[in-house]
Amino acid sequence: MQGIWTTERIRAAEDRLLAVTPDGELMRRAAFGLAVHAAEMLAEHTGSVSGRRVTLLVGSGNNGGDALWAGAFLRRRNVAVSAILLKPERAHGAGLAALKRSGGKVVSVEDGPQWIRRADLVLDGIVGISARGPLRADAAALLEHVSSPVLAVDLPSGVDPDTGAVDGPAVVADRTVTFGALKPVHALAPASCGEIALVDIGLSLSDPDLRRLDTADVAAAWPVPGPGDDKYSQGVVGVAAGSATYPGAAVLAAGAAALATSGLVRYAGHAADVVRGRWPEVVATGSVTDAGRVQAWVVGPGIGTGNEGRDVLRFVLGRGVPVCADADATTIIARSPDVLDARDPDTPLVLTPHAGEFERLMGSPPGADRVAAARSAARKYDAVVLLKGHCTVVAAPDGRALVNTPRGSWLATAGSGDVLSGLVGALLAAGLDPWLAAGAAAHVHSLAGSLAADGAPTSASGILAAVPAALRSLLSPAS
Ligand SMILES: NC(=O)C1=CN([C@@H]2O[C@H](COP(=O)(O)OP(=O)(O)OC[C@H]3O[C@@H](n4cnc5c(N)ncnc54)[C@H](OP(=O)(O)O)[C@@H]3O)[C@@H](O)[C@H]2O)[C@@H](O)CC1
Ligand SMILES: Nc1ncnc2c1ncn2[C@@H]1O[C@H](COP(=O)(O)OP(=O)(O)O)[C@@H](O)[C@H]1O
Ligand SMILES: [K+]
Repeated sequence: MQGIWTTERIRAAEDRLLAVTPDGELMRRAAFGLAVHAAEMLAEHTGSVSGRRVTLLVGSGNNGGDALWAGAFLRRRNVAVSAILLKPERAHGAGLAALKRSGGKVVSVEDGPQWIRRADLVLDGIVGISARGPLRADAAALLEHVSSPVLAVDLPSGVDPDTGAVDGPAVVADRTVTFGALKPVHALAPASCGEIALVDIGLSLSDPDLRRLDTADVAAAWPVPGPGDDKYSQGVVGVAAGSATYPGAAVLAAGAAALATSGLVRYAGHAADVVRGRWPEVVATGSVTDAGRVQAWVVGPGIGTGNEGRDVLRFVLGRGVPVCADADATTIIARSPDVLDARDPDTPLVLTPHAGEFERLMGSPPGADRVAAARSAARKYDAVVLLKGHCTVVAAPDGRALVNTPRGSWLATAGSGDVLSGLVGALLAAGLDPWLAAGAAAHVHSLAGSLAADGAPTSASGILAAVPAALRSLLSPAS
């Protein structure tokens, strides 16, 4: 599991390390790593390093200091370095002196655009972890001239370090080189960061504020049947979804449950015939009341928000097994919170709202800080909340939070969420911790989405069909 720390925690860890490290040492470690990456990018994009041109955008803090020192290191490889100082009187003293000693050129903000336009690579050292609010106008104006590859120092300037929110002009980097540890921006703003590289500067951190599951975590958590298993022992999942008019949600959610784990899926609802026709292995009945025993329920996609949907939701919440409440079920909960009275407080509940459903549940949209939003919904409903979006955030009532960073945006297609809820339900039935179940399902969902799309639009059916390939790549990776 990858750890991610807020800027407040990073700053505290840096202060502890600074106190026992010779002056300037940490910045030089950071800058040396930056220079290595800058040279690598020059070689990748132009075929050479020596004689190439790098322009530094230098703000008034240590982020600018990193860029200036990196410029000095690049001079040793005969790179032509120019530095645009946004606040010359506040530029990092030692970094500026080093750049000048190395033969780097200092140019004014007024002359900046031409140096940006002729650069082979731009280093963004405008702001780092102490950035506050939107980029100031002088910095924003310089960005309009950038057309060459960009390496962001620590984080792309203009993107909020702790939420990944972009409010106004901001750097879009090809690569972001960060120091010591990942910050929330790196998980929450993948499109602004580009490729992310972590340079070790010796920071010591534990107990992350936020996490990201890596492939190995998901593979280790995913249920694999053993010799003693049968179709019941792995957890039976029940799916209460779809309607006679809208059977698609039922087909997608039940199909995802059937493909996610081995074992048995039961379906209950008005789309039983359609589900049976598409998935003969699913045991389908017309009503939740005669569905038989299950170890977890997925409820909501396409059930409608009327009285019947409410009765179905109340019924499954009262079964004493984990429930993934998705789509219409989240709307019913928002409108009639008393349905939750049917729930045994000790049985896990996973809510999977998109932004609109979140607003119904919480009375206001998620806002810029999506991690805080998911955490507060998790506390309010005493449930694991999986907040959908480009980056999916999963928060537990005890405060644990993880982010699933997507591979592109191909999942933004109708019915994609129905596939996700089937995956979550299958993992709940298998007995996974609900926070891990939601996170692992989101991981496999986005992996299946990128395999299905492979660079071109796909559909929810395509994502569903790619679930086995996604799982195969996790569980039996080619050696
Ligand atoms: N500490 C360490 O051990 C190490 C730290 N390291 C590096 O230091 C970085 C953090 O440096 P930092 O704390 O000096 O602040 P940083 O983010 O460069 O600049 C903030 C300054 O910018 C300004 N400003 C603020 N908002 C703005 C806006 N919206 N638009 C425009 N300008 C804005 C504001 O200054 P003002 O102009 O208001 O005086 C503010 O003071 C960190 O990200 C990493 O790169 C590495 O070397 C490893 C060792
Ligand atoms: N821009 C995006 N990038 C990546 N994933 C996205 C994006 N937009 C939506 N998604 C994902 O697609 C799925 C959409 O689910 P949902 O909104 O419930 O759609 P539907 O109701 O049509 O199934 C969610 O898993 C969500 O996280
Ligand atoms: K930066």
